[in-house]
Amino acid sequence: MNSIRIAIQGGPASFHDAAARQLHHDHLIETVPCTTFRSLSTALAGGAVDAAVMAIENTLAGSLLPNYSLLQEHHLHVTAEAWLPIDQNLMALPGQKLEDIRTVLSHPVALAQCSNFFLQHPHLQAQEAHDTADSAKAIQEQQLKGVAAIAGAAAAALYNLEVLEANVADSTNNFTRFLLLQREKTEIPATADKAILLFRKPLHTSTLTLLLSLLQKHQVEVKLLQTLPSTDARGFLVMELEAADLLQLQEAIAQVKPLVEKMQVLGPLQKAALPTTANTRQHKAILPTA
Ligand SMILES: O=C(O)C(=O)C[C@]1(C(=O)O)C=C[C@@H](O)C=C1
Repeated sequence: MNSIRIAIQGGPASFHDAAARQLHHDHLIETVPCTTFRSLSTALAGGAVDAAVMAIENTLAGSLLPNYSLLQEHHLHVTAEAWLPIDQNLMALPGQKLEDIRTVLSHPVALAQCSNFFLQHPHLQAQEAHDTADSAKAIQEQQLKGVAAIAGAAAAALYNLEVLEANVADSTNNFTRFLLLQREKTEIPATADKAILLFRKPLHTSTLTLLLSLLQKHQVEVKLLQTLPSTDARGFLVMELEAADLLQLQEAIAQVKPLVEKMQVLGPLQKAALPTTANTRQHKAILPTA
């Protein structure tokens, strides 16, 4: 059986790697590392991979708004989503102590999840890197002393680093939502109950009020409404909608579509539930086979 090639942001043992394995648990997959969300999007749009997995929201760091713009720009389709527990650990070469460490490498979203840890340890200097796991890899490959990485336990195991401090995120309620992306539209699952809408900001706020009231009339919940980063003064809005079922969702979208310009509908897809239990355990990432 041929494996599915999935672009991820980061390398083996990154959280994207674990998310790709969770979203595609019934298939043989090969993850294709990318160093930025843009390169991940162009890899999928250009046909270099079969699918891609992209982080879109973290409970501690918030929405990754520029990623919605990448979906819009590259006309990508969202076919599934998953919430993953995120365990952040401080790791370094064996034998290193916390007081030996000066620099801490990690992905900016991971560093944002650990702001209290940096406040409590002012001698540590955070340094942004393109990935949590590749930060761990760099420490091992270059035998970096005085340098630690913040990454999942899977990265410590893969790169033989010692965890100096586990659970360094601001809360153990740390979860990231990942989207599964495809180049082409796929069949809508009968269980779909969620959609992501992107559309031009209406000229008049009354249009937005009308749109919201129509959604309420159809008992469709607005889970997110945000302005996307833009150089255009008017710009675009992103809206995430959830309904009881597909029919209710599609009827509501059909009603609001004529009210706005340039609407793109991502999905419909089945919403993933946010896990309710706190993330107190060590990360049980599915270790990459490569
Ligand atoms: O660096 C990684 O391991 C990633 O997969 C990136 C990423 C992100 O982009 O949000 C994924 C999940 C975590 O919330 C932190 C970082």
